[in-house]
Amino acid sequence: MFKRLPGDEARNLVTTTPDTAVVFRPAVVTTPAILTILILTCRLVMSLIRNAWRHPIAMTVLAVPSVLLGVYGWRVALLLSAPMPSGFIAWALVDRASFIRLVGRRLLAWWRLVWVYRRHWQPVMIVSGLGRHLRGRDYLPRLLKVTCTAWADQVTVRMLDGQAVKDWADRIEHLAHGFGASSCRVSVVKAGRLVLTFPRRDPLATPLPAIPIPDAPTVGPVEIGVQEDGSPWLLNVHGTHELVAGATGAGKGSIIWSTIRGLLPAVRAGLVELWALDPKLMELSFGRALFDPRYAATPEECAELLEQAVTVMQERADRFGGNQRSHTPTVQDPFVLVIVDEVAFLTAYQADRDLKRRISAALATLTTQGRAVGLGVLAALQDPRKEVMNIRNLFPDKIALRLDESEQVDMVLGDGARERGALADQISPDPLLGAGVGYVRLETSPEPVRVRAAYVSDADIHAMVKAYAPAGGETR
Ligand SMILES: Nc1ncnc2c1ncn2[C@@H]1O[C@H](COP(=O)(O)OP(=O)(O)OP(=O)(O)O)[C@@H](O)[C@H]1O
Repeated sequence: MFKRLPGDEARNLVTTTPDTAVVFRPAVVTTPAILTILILTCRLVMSLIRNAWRHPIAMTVLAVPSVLLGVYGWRVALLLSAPMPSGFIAWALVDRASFIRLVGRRLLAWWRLVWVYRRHWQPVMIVSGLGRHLRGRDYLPRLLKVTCTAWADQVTVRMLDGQAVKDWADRIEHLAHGFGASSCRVSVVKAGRLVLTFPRRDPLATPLPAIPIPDAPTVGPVEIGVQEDGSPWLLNVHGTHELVAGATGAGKGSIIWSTIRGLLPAVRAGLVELWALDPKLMELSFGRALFDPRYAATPEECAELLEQAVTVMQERADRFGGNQRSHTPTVQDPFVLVIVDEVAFLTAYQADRDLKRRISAALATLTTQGRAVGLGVLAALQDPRKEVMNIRNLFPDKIALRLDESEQVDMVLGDGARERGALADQISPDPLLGAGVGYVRLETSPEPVRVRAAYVSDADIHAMVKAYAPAGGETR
């Protein structure tokens, strides 16, 4: 496309006469007017055919009144066309949801296409470096279509030949600011084709109350909150391990407590056991009675409890070996969820070397061998650096809440997560707006999903303890 033509060699010529430029005058070929008119007419007809093919309903709505006006005059056109807008108004009043889905969002998408994306496409592409301006011509990625969901615009784009997804992922800030959005996420549809997601509003801006405790015992997936698209955020706990990373006040507690809440009926049914390690003596101690007698706070107690979990794991592995390859929770062999709040207290910040070694070894054993025999670990930590948490890669599922630094995002969610839009370092520190908001990367997709956990208040925990603690225990 950008091949150098022989005529370009003229650029390399220099004049030997001082102060005199070498000037070449291109030959001007005058196009006959009839040819220009023919070309323009062909283009008009082609665009009418293309629009009729792409938007048959919109074109019919426009064409019918025009034809009526031309053939029968304005009175008949008005009389016959009036039922249409009245029908739309009646539809909007009677069934607003279907009207918005089928008509409203399409109109909005068309408006956003024309007013926002097409209007700014050329400058944004050139300035961001995604398009090229070469010898008076623009080579731009193609804007294929815009669709609107309840909260975001999804813009389908065909990349220029030779571009990579990374070229776009590196420029999400240019794109977001260029099109007046707060952020931009890039996902691949197929070779050469991308979808850019630009939020119009933040559907996670208001805190969610605690999710009701399920009626029936379930070992998961547990409903923790909502995803950005409004669907429930379900977290797998059985058959995996989860690491929740977030700065202080990011809302790690809401994920821990929402998980516990969702598992309580299964705990009562004997299908799940919750083992709690609470070295900070803050978060889990509030509902301590729910875990009795498997609650540990001091580092010694924590090491012992973890080693007990390893013993259960090894006993099950011996029993299951050769008979079954996966675990189904039963009353005899319940699913054991080991919950660790601020795991770094037990590993990186632990002064006693022997305890540190015992705890690290037990955690590594559980996370490498526990899931097949029904033991899972849910660990929370503030600082995801490797020096602090050297076994973070042993957790298959990771959740990044608000983080202090942009480099920490990929440490938690894996390489390239931030480039693809997991801006966990830009989550608001205001608890009302940002606590419990985070990004998860599901095992099945490389695209980070933005989520918000429901807030389990002290009163909710108090009620949970009252209703579900073995001895109807009291909170501290
Ligand atoms: N999901 C949520 N929705 C709204 N607000 C929340 C949510 N989770 C927590 N908060 C608010 O943010 C505050 C801090 O939350 P939390 O203690 O869970 O954070 P944390 O990440 O555990 O912090 P730390 O590591 O310091 O213990 C809470 O007191 C609460 O007011």
